[in-house]
Amino acid sequence: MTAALEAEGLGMRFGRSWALRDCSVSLPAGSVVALVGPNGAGKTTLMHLVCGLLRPTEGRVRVFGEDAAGGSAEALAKVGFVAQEHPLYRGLTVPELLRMGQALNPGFDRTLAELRLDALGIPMNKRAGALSGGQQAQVSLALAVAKRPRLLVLDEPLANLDPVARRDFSRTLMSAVAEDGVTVLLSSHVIADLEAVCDRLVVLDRGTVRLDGAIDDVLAAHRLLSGPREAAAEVPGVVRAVHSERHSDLLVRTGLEETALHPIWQEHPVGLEELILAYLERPAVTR
Ligand SMILES: Nc1ncnc2c1ncn2[C@@H]1O[C@H](COP(=O)(O)OP(=O)(O)OP(=O)(O)O)[C@@H](O)[C@H]1O
Repeated sequence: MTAALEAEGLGMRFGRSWALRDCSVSLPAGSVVALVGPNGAGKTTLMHLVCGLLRPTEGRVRVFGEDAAGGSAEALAKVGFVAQEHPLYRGLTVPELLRMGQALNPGFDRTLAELRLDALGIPMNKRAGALSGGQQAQVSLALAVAKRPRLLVLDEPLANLDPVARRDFSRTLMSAVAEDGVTVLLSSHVIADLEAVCDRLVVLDRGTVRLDGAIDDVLAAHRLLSGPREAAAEVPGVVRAVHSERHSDLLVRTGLEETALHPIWQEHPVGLEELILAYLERPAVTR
């Protein structure tokens, strides 16, 4: 089956620095993918490459089989993008924005957008610049979804939204996923928000992919081990180690059969936030 998004050896260099290097990921159609990483990790760069806003320095990226480089019409038609800070033409009212969306995108479903925005109580007569941050985010999402894209790329759409607006935005997103079967690539720094809606994870750090997979599989493949420090060096697959004088807490990448080799270690399942932080932290920590 064609992947929704396929990057092969993808790299982007600005001047002498690589914002993204050797990035290879394949995202199945229908997945909702969390793109996570610290500031400057390369998330926006990857998203801009996917949307054709940047041309890669090396490698390639395809959206449902179409080369996204340089924003080919075929690839662009398949992608909906909500940029960071969800920019809108501030002087236009919501109906004017919808008319513009319809004029620019063949197949734009204006009725769908109107119904969604009406259900959310968005004031249609106001100019976009006079709407609250949460309302602007909803309008941006409605415009992107009404294009009926096969891949929706959302760059930190929940930033600066209050908890109710975040929940409403996530609900609108999930109904688009359920009704339209759209594939979503979503970045955020708030893991709890991502955990509620995503089934797949890509962790980027300093321009490289640290972790990529279905969230359930990734969690099942990791364990927290707690035990004596003198035995810590023998444990394979350690992602993060926290040592005190006699004791070590280890986060390990391992199968169940391997952890059974270490009966002296107490095993606990790992949560998503802890797992991601472990991959983003530098190696062993001593307290
Ligand atoms: N147009 C550009 N010119 C030069 N350097 C850039 C440009 N865009 C991004 N970079 C650099 O590329 C790196 C990755 O930036 P990017 O915006 O992709 O990170 P990010 O993961 O989205 O960060 P954040 O979480 O802060 O939004 C950073 O070092 C950034 O300074």
